[in-house]
Amino acid sequence: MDATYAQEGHRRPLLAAGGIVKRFGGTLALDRADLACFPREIHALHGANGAGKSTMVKILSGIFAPDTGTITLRGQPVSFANPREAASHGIGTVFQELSLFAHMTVAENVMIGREPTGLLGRIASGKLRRDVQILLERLKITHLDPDAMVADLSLADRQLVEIAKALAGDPGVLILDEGTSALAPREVDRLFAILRHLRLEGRAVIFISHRMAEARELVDRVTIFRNGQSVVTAPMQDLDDEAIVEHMLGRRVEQSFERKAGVPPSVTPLLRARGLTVADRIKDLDLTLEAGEVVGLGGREGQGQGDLLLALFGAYRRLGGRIECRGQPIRTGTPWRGKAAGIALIPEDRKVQGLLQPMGILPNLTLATLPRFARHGLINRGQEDALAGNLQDRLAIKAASLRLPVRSLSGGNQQKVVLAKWLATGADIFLFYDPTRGIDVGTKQSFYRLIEELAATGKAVLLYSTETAELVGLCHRVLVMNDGRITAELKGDGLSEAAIIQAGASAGVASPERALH
Ligand SMILES: Nc1ncnc2c1ncn2[C@@H]1O[C@H](COP(=O)(O)OP(=O)(O)OP(=O)(O)O)[C@@H](O)[C@H]1O
Repeated sequence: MDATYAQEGHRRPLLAAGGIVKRFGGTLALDRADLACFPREIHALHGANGAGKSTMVKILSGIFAPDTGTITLRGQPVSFANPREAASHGIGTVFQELSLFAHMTVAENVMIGREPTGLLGRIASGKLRRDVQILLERLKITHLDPDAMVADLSLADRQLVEIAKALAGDPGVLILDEGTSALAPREVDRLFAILRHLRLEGRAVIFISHRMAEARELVDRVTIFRNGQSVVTAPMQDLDDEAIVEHMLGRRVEQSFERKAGVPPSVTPLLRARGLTVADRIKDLDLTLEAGEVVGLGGREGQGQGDLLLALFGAYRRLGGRIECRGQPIRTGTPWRGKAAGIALIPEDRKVQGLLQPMGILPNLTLATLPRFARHGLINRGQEDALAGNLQDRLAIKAASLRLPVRSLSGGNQQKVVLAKWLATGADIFLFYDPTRGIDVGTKQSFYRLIEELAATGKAVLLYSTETAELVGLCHRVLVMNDGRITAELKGDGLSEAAIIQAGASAGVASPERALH
């Protein structure tokens, strides 16, 4: 590795942005914001959804030019006309929106723009593959096949490919904008080991994550943005979580979960699945959801949790077993059947599956409920506006106007639109795939209360989360999945973060639900 970073002193920032202003139409995304990271430092950037973090990242990475303000690299003013220029100055970025080419291989994506060439300038594909293999081994991402197509990878694996791609450029500054949002604890640990190693080498890391606890153990200093301004920069140990949240939101937030009593089994549960089988992904699985119950899905990432949610929603044509809603068998086949049966799904890849990007925020919020306002082909705009306004308030969606395109929202606010859209459908059964990924702590609390409200009004929730604390806090019981099967059921005193992680690490008995019903 390059020794120049290790020789840098501590006094001069490696990369600094000063007085950055960036406006998008009527939105002031950054308002004289500052951010500086030093060599040998992991620097967290915190802020609520829409605070301006990604805008700063995009300015530091050459995607946007600031309206005013300066960027310096090792004390020298720089400006980047495009991401390639930023990369050539040693700035590697993992963006919040993944930017991989789905129909190219892992190796091709990792080395894009820096492919080794051989005779006549042709890409030396053997060397490219070997280089990526070596890089993945160095990063201990050994389960990824360099020849695998990105389209076939889970969201977490795609995130790992993005990280490998950023590191392939041997950056002096690595910026991770929500780079761990889809990763399960084991992968996060692996990534943190890599980041610590980069720090040891004298490099700098700028780290953005809405998982506050995760950042704490890793980070040296923290900068907090609020409404486009940098309100504080301090050593991490000087700020406890409460203080960070208060700086982020400008108010205190109660972070509490109530212990949940169990929901007794009934004769006709809201949802019952028996012998559910999807190719080699879901294996003869039984599951019951009672009215008023919040059931968690735990386990390592990629053990079939996402497939189970999709299967219950009716997204798979080839599905073995039976699903009953309120005692009635449902015919699976297309997603619309699941919806017709009163099932709402918040999917894994919300960008692709959850939003119509070119359209406005308002139609994205109301699309799933449109029949409610439409009569004889005409839409009652007043009712539609009222619902959208209500959803915006409930989930604190930060937007200058609901008429703006949904893609102009910050990442977290886009997530909230997907959540809001489905909450409004009046479904009875909610299937959530990592619903609070990318959502700030303030809104997470509102979302938790919404889940509790759903349960209190007799709905059922099946929730997969990569945050085990969330599973413990929100769920009546947690089913841990291993290799397409439920291998443990945790509830009451047996439900703890440690128990979930332990059960996820070791495959156990098959389908404990079968023994229970
Ligand atoms: N391309 C764009 N066009 C219009 N407005 C934008 C654009 N990009 C960002 N904004 C606005 O700028 C503000 C800051 O957004 P930004 O994405 O930087 O927030 P963030 O702190 O990264 O939020 P999150 O935690 O949700 O990712 C938001 O109000 C957002 O709607």
